[in-house]
Amino acid sequence: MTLSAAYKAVIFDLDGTLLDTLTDIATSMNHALNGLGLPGHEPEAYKLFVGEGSYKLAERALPEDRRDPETISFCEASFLAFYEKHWRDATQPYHGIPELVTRLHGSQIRMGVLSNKPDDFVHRCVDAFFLRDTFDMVRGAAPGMPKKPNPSTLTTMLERMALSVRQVVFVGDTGIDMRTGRSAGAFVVGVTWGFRDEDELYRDGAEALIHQPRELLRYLGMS
Ligand SMILES: O=C(O)COP(=O)(O)O
Repeated sequence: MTLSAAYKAVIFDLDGTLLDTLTDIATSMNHALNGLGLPGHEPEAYKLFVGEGSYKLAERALPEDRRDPETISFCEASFLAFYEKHWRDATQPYHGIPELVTRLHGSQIRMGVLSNKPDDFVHRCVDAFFLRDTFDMVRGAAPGMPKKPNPSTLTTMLERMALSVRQVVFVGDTGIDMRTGRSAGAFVVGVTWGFRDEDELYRDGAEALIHQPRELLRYLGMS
C-alpha cells in the first residue's frame, strides 16, 4: 500500500508536525526547572523530551534523582502556568504547512489533529494558526483519555468522522505517532522536519517519510 487516491482524510500530529513549538516549550520548562533551583536544557534537548504529554515532559526534563511523582507534578504545573502565557511567543507553522493545509481544505480531503499536548492548548494553537473549520476534529490529551501510542482516540475520531481506517493517512514526527497510526491500521507517514530522526520513524513503523509538507500530496493522489 503506497500511492492512492482512495484516501479521504489526513490526521496530523501537532507539535513537530504542523507547528514548531520547541522554543516556547523549552523556555517554559526551563523556567519551571529554574524555579526548582535546577538548570535548564538547550532547546534541542527538548526534541527528545516532547511527545508523550506534559507529565512525561517534566519527568524527562528533571534530573534522575528528582523524578519523584510530587516533584514531577509540581514541575508540570509550573511549566503549564508559564506556557499559558508564552505558548505562542515563538511558535509558528513549519514552512509549507499553511500551503498544504489550504490545498487540502480546498479539496475533498478531510483533516483532523491528534496530539498528546493538553487539549486546551491544542485547541488554542489550532485556532491561532489555522482558519476556522480547517479541521473536522481536534483532540489533545484529556484526563481519563489514553494518550498516543494508544490508538483508541484515533479510532474514535475516525468513527465520528464516519471513516474507515483504510481511508486515512496518519502523519507525525515521532515513533509514538508511527506506533499510534500503525496500531489503528492507518497508512503512516513520518515527517523529517520535526523532533525525531529517520531511524526512529522507520523503526516504529513509518511506511513513508516526507521531507517537505507538499510531498504528502503524492500519497493523496494530488500531485
Ligand atoms: O505535547 C506533547 O508531548 C506532544 O504533542 P504532540 O502529540 O502534538 O507531538
